[in-house]
Amino acid sequence: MGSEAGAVEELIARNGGVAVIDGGLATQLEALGAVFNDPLWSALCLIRDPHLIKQVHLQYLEAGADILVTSSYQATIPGFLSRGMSLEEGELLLQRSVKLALEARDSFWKLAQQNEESNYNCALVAASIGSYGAYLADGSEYSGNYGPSVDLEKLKDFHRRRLQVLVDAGPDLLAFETIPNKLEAQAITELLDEENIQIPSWICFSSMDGEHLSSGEDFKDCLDILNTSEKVSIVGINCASPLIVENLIRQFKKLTKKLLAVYPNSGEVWDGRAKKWLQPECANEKRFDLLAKRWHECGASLIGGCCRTTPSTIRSISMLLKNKP
Ligand SMILES: C[S+](C)CC[C@H](N)C(=O)O
Ligand SMILES: N[C@@H](CCS)C(=O)O
Ligand SMILES: [Zn+2]
Repeated sequence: MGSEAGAVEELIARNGGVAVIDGGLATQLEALGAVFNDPLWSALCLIRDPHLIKQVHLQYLEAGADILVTSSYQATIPGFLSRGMSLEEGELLLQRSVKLALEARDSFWKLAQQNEESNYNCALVAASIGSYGAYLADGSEYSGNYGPSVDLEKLKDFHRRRLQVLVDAGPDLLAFETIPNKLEAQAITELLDEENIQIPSWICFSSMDGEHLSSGEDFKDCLDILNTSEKVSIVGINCASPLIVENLIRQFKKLTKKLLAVYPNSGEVWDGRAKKWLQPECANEKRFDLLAKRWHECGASLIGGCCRTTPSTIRSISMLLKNKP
């Protein structure tokens, strides 16, 4: 049996053709005072400040997000083990990432239902699964350069246990994020089958040039693989510049019939060595929401923001695309 995107499709239909994804999680955690100049990046918060994660989820819900992405992007078992944690402790942290989002969703929805004038939807929770490059913490989720020792089996082994733990924690869907190369897309696609995953997944890619994956490979070859999988319901782009997204949507529309998700960053560029964002190109919130409208018109049905976007970005997208708060 395939992993049908029923709940996602219902949400999109109810909203007149769009679902709003939340914005940068790490970005907003930093805005609330978290500091993570660290190989675990935002996953540090799962250990140190889980209450902040819940607070950020609530802020995005209040801003109008229909889909929350969990705090597990750079939370990996090898990453936690390298900090001296046990396997059990690492798995508990992964479970915690889903639990925090589910709790925020449930409490927000309970209140929203009590307010007759509220226009909110019951949000879905997507468990974030960052690329192998995110775990490497060297910026390679924007290059796809994993080196010669990384093959298909190594990538499957890397993703397997986290995938199992996150699925068991009960999210509504899985969000593979910032995938930079075809090999990793293939590893994920095969793994979803091997593990017989029964919830829908999205696989979103990074791109630097608006034509190719970050690795320089063609999207056609990559989407040919994803199109064979019933487990992959949604494909798209995340954490790329908003200026290149429209072109990518047009390309994807020719290459796949799957639902399209786009949630670009602000246009700033990540310096993996210095661990900071450089050169704002398009930090204008108004511009981002107008671009989002174009993305919707071009065929994207799940739209949100990634790094350096904030609840205010999501509020403006939500208002413009859904014509309600
Ligand atoms: C989405 S990037 C900004 C996350 C951080 C990166 N994987 C690093 O650790 O450098
Ligand atoms: N879900 C992650 C994506 C980083 S590219 C975040 O928003 O922090
Ligand atoms: Zn990002």
